[in-house]
Amino acid sequence: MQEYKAQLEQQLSALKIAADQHQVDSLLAYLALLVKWNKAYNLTAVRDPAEMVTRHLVDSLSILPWIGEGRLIDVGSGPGLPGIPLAIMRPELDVTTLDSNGKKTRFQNQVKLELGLSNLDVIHGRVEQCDKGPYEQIVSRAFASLADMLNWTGHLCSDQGVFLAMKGLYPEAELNQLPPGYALKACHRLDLPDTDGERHLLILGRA
Ligand SMILES: C[S@@+](CC[C@H](N)C(=O)[O-])C[C@H]1O[C@@H](n2cnc3c(N)ncnc32)[C@H](O)[C@@H]1O
Repeated sequence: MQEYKAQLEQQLSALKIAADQHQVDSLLAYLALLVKWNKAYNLTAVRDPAEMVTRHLVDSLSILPWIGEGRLIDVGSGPGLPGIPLAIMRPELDVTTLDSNGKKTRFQNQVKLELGLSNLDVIHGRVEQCDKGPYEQIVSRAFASLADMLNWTGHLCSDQGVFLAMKGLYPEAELNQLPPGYALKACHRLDLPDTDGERHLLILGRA
């Protein structure tokens, strides 16, 4: 995957994200496993490795500036997005990824093993039934409506914890249907290199 190294470094640098050599190598090793396993297990509809760099690795890391210190869980993580790239870039942070699809969590466990990600915990199960936590940061990408996300994950969130939802277009209608007791704290437009279409990060918490 060395042929994608320059693209990855360029796009991270455009986002002002500093990655050391070990982190770049780990991101490329994750990309190689994703490409390999995707052929047999259909983990993502994105098949082209160059597109995976932009739409999966760099997109996942575009929220890095808003990731804090407390325990983090990525719900509906699929093949580990954004949780695995975040765990690679923040080795001191406890990162949990959770998905109900067994072949996706098996893939994630293989990545954990091959990359030696000791800060990553992979859970196979439905988020509504998860009794781990509390977590200070609950992250999701392409997972559910904001209302469903809050209803399904509220029990996992510490009192001062935040929900970070990665969305495409600004989800005005979803924001009008938040469950009682929750409020939007901040919204950031994510400016990704080499992509069209809008990306937003919504940060929600208890009102
Ligand atoms: C569209 S995929 C997104 C995967 C990944 N976050 C990404 O951005 O590529 C949604 C994922 O959520 C998982 N999922 C859906 N409902 C779930 C639930 N209630 N509990 C846990 N995982 C769930 C699915 O198995 C699927 O892998």
